[in-house]
Amino acid sequence: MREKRRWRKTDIAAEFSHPLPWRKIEAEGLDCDYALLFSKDEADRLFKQLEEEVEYFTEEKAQVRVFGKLHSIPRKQATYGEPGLMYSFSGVQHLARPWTPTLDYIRDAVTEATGRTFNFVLVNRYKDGHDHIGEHRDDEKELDPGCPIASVSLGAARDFVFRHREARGPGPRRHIDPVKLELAHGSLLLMNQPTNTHWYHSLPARKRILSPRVNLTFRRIVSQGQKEQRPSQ
Ligand SMILES: O=C(O)CCC(=O)C(=O)O
Ligand SMILES: [Fe+2]
Repeated sequence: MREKRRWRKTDIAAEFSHPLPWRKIEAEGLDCDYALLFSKDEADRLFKQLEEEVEYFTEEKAQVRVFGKLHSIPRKQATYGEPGLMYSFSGVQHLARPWTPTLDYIRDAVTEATGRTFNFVLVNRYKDGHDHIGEHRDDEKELDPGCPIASVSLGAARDFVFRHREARGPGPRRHIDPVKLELAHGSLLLMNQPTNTHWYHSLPARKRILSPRVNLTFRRIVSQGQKEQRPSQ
């Protein structure tokens, strides 16, 4: 008689992991991977659920500090993750709310596709093409430098632009072409090391876009305590 098959963890992982067709995006000091993570139907469902579940910061929290002065930001934001996690960006500290069921589901799908784990997500909601995010690097000291930032996009497709730090502003030191992508509904963009050291990124305004977009950047935060720990020998 044939031996009854026992499921092991590795079988389950193999059963559920669908290798994605990844597109590699490379330039000097830039290393990204791009794939469609969700089908149109699933992305539609997830977008709708997030619209119901995510609680965005209210006015006074939805501000950035530039040279000590507070400004309103041209989008809405929220942070979720493991209990007690704090993250400071743009000069403001944010406490993570506990994962919602949909954020949990998307985080697990990203982990399954990448083999990486994340303990925090920053949610950005762009109500239309007027909302945007200016050039910046995600290089906060709390981020685990060994873990990529995983960016999931839902809703309106938007342009995303990388610019090398030495090729920015008037009279740049070097001429390096920007790297431009369109982030589609249901897509996943992995920003691997050392991208965020050398390249700034932005989501420019696109006034003709009338519909909303929600972006989730999954991150791995190391606590200050963990960072300072020394090996025991
Ligand atoms: O909306 C996006 O695609 C980018 C968001 C972003 O760069 C960030 O949250 O740091
Ligand atoms: Fe960013």
